[in-house]
Amino acid sequence: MGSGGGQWIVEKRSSFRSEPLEVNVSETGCLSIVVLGASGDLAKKKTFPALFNLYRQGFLQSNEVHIFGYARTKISDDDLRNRIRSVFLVACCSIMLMTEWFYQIKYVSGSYDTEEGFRMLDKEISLHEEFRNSTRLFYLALPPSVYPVVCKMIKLCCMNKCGWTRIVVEKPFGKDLESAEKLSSQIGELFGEHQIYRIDHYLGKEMVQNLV
Ligand SMILES: NC(=O)C1=CN([C@@H]2O[C@H](COP(=O)(O)OP(=O)(O)OC[C@H]3O[C@@H](n4cnc5c(N)ncnc54)[C@H](OP(=O)(O)O)[C@@H]3O)[C@@H](O)[C@H]2O)C=CC1
Ligand SMILES: O=C1O[C@H](COP(=O)(O)O)[C@@H](O)[C@H](O)[C@H]1O
Repeated sequence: MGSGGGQWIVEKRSSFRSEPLEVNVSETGCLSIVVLGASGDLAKKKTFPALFNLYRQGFLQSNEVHIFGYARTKISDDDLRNRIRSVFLVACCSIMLMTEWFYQIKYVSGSYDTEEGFRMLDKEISLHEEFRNSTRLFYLALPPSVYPVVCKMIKLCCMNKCGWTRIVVEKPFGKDLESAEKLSSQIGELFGEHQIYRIDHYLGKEMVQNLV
């Protein structure tokens, strides 16, 4: 989007693949949310607490949603839960609700650039999926330098066989226009635009705080 003579012009980037939107996309059934880079700061301080808040408000039912963490650090499910527990305790959540939710989180350790870990992840996700009506959301809480290889591994090893697959990336989306365009085209070779969500949780923060 660019401005010209005071008017907004909407342009389609050359790197955006034009693909028909999925038809008959099921929004019911089982959703697997995978947080890649689960050992890191963004996952601990923002992503997991945001998912918990959705759970607390009834948007993520425990029988329909499964949450997975993935990163290279070799830790157990409980280690991951303990890492993020401190943030939750500060936020004064109900201990019972928190404990219940923590048990929904599973952790898989593996590298970002080889198939082995992603095959294990796929197997772990499949164990919790119903055969029909399952959907998969991959949230990349990772530096942008690894987005392309991670997207490649997801495409190779972790695509959903019977429902949609979506990719969420946080800012920074590259470091300038050129690197952002390059990232877009690398990810765009693997996924359609309708499968990619770019998030900047910080962009509107001050404005929203002023409103509430
Ligand atoms: N922290 C925040 O509040 C926010 C962060 N961001 C952005 O999100 C991204 C992640 O941030 P954050 O979680 O703070 O960063 P971290 O450094 O904590 O990275 C997250 C995880 O990614 C893996 N990792 C780190 N560096 C590399 C690397 N060079 N190559 C491969 N894997 C790596 C590590 O996991 P392991 O080694 O276990 O695989 C790490 O635990 C960054 O781009 C950051 O700028 C955006 C908004 C807010
Ligand atoms: O995106 C960002 O988020 C972190 C965390 O922000 P918070 O105010 O919501 O805790 C911030 O430290 C960083 O500067 C910003 O780029």
